[in-house]
Amino acid sequence: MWLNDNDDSVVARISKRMSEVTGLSMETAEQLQMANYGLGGHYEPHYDMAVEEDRQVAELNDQRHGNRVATGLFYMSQPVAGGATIFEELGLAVFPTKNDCLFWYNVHKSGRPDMRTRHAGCPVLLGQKWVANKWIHERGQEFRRPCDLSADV
Ligand SMILES: O=C(O)CCC(=O)C(=O)O
Ligand SMILES: [Fe+2]
Repeated sequence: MWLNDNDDSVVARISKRMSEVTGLSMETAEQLQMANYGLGGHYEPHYDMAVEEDRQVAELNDQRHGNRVATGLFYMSQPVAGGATIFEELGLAVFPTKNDCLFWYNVHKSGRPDMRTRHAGCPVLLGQKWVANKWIHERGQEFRRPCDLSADV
C-alpha cells in the first residue's frame, strides 16, 4: 500500500522530518510504502536500488528521478520475536523497535551502487511487523549530497 503526502498530515510530516534529518530533498522521493508481515512473513535478500546486473530493477528505475539514493525504513510496530532487518555483507542485524527509523545510502557519491547494502527481512516468529519505506531518489540532491569521483565514498 502506498501513501501520498496529501492522504494524511502524518504522512506529510514523515516526509518533512525525513528531509530535515537527512538534508535531502523529498521532491523526487516515492510515496510512503506500508508493508505488513504476519507469522513467518519475510523478505528475501535484495537491493533497494537498481544494479547493472539486475535488468528488471533497472527497468523499474525511474530515469527522470535517477536511482534510489537512500532508504528510510520506519518500524511502525515491534514484533515479539524475529523480524530483524539483516545486512549480510556488513554482518548487521537490526531488530525492529517501534517508532525507530533505519536510514542508509544505497549508492556511493559517484553514483555507483553500494553492494554492501544487500539486505533482507527475517521471518517474524511471534507478533506482527509493520514497516514503512521511504525511498529517496538522486535527482534534487545535487547540491545536498554532491558527487564525488572516487568510487567508494
Ligand atoms: O522489512 C524489512 O526489514 C526490510 C524491508 C525491505 O527491505 C524492503 O521493503 O525493501
Ligand atoms: Fe529493501
